[in-house]
Amino acid sequence: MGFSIKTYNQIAERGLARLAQQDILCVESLDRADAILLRSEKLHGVDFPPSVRAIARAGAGVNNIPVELCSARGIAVFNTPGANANAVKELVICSLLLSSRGILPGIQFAREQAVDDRAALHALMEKQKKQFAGNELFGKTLGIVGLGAIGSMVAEVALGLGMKVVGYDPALSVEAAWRLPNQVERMEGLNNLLSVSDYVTLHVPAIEATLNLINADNLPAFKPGAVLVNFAREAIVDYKAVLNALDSGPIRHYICDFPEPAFRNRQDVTAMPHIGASTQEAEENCAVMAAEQLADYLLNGNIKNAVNLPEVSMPRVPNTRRLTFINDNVAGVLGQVLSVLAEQSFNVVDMMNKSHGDVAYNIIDMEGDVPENIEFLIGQIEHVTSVRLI
Ligand SMILES: NC(=O)C1=CN([C@@H]2O[C@H](COP(=O)(O)OP(=O)(O)OC[C@H]3O[C@@H](n4cnc5c(N)ncnc54)[C@H](O)[C@@H]3O)[C@@H](O)[C@H]2O)C=CC1
Ligand SMILES: O=C(O)C(=O)COP(=O)(O)O
Repeated sequence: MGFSIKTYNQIAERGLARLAQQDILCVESLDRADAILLRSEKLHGVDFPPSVRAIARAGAGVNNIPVELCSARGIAVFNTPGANANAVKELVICSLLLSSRGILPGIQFAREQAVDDRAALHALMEKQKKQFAGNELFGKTLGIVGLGAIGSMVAEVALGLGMKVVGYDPALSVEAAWRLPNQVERMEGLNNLLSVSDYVTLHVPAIEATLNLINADNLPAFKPGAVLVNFAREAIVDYKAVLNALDSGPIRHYICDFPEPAFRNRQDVTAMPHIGASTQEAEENCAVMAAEQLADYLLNGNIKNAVNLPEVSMPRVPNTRRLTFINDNVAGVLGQVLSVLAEQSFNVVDMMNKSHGDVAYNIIDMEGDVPENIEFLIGQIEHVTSVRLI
């Protein structure tokens, strides 16, 4: 029987085509779907039927998915690291410019002048343009909080624009550190970064440690006249504290991708409708990557870019059946599974076992006629949370 996937949100056609090429169906109902492919749809509170074995987020942030619950239920959760980073980077640079020059109010002013006489209109523009003067980015300091896929790309462009770049990322991976331009100055604490930056841009995931990362306690540490840019998530910034800091200092502008009713008609807040990743290129990159990862997991049990499972890939051996299972990472589970297989006289030709935190994942390739009830037998073993015979 083929696999089926329930999709949410606008998933780029190129990604959906990858699924069709592998005979994986996109379906309307979640009831019997094997997997979910989505963007920002919130899945907290959704009752996943037992058929669901994997969820792929065509994008970076997985805070819309109950990852812990998925791990406990043996559901793999994938994302697409870096696939939309360039789109966000471009909009962040645009935001630095929007907050530095009278671009938006200047355009608005020019658009609104109902003067038909060309010479009079030109004279009016020359007379009024002083209202829309600003500052250059060159020579200013950009503080980047979170130096992952997006943060490192923003750093590179900002350096190219002649900015000084300082960064803060206590969880920086070795791989991300290698990607980072070496002119980025590492700050030891968040407040140190805030106190020296003319612009602060946030590129961290929404996790417990980053909720209200920018708040009433550290907003006074910002440089007077600084700009805060948030293309990460709304929950990372206490927006009420930001509005207070805009009213009484020290910051002068907040640019974000997450509008709030309280932002309406404020000239010192520029809020976009969560369009950081909304380019054709990013949407296609994310959809293709998510679809390929999902298909490889469903068809072969291989795992790439899962946020709750280890990276595992094993070539298929002809004339074998593949058993995969997820278990709590406690001693003895693999031994019990192998005993069950030995009792049934199955010859194991290849296997792999890897763990990721509290969860372990296993692939076992076997020769011979493996009956479907092996899934049931293995599923009975304590601490096994999910079994598939592929
Ligand atoms: N507005 C939009 O459309 C988009 C928003 N995003 C948001 O941006 C976030 C970052 O995206 P990527 O750069 O692709 O992710 P990434 O995983 O490559 O980088 C995140 C970085 O944040 C760091 N980090 C974690 N906790 C931290 C803390 N407490 N303080 C400082 N740094 C910390 C990590 O070590 C990592 O280097 C996503 O999680 C998502 O929420 C991502 C893409 C599009
Ligand atoms: O990738 C992310 O984390 C994003 O926020 C992009 O969201 P979207 O796919 O545009 O709904």
